[in-house]
Amino acid sequence: MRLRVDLLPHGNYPDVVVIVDVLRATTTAVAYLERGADALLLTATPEVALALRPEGESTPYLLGGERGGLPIPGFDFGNSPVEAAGQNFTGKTVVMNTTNGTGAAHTAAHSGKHVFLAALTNAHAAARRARAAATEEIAIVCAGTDNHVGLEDVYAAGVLAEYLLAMGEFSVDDGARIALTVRRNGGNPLEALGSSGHGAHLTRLGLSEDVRYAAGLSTSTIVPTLTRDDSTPDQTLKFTAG
Ligand SMILES: O=C(O)[C@H](CS(=O)(=O)O)OP(=O)(O)O
Ligand SMILES: [Mg+2]
Repeated sequence: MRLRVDLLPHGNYPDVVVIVDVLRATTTAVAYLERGADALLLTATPEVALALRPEGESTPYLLGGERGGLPIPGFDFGNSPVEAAGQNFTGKTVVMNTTNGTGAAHTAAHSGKHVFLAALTNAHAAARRARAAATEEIAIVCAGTDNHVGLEDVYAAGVLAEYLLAMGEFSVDDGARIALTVRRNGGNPLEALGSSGHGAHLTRLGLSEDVRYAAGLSTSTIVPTLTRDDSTPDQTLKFTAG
């Protein structure tokens, strides 16, 4: 079994793909499902999200997402796991569009057989699901920030790699070796996230509680899982709780 870590999304994934965007899309996705959402629809663009809810029409959709870290006009929520964790989404489908994480999921879905969303908050459960589904390769894919490597994602990839290596034999690539080194030398999760460029950016925006929330290690057993069915709207990916 191969274990690969892509420090940025590259595509060409033959088997299992685990998308990591700790700050904040995948952490927030886990929180929506944890708080009862039926499903998440990750859209290709904000416009696709807005079109799912034409003005004056009643739909089961709530919209969450950001640009520049701040809520998108016309959306109900930003991209905040703390905001998500304070709501009840029972009976709702949350439509998400974010700068990095939702695009990474679309890249993964082009080829991956099984696609999961992982954060620090669900790391152990995500590693277990990935191991159970994989037949040849697990690719942990860091979303990064605006096509630049993000320390927070590489650290979380190292946490996932540690869990996986404790579950069995893998041949690992240099991306996995880098992630493991970052994990082993990066301090505790809050120190690692707090020292990342994006963690500092969110703190400057007054969103340090999101950084603290995202540093919670394996606090959830929910694993957002790509669910391919005919009812999924065009240019969206449906994730349900696994
Ligand atoms: O909301 C976030 O944390 C980022 C957006 S930005 O880098 O602050 O513009 O989005 P994500 O897709 O969750 O990385
Ligand atoms: Mg991010």
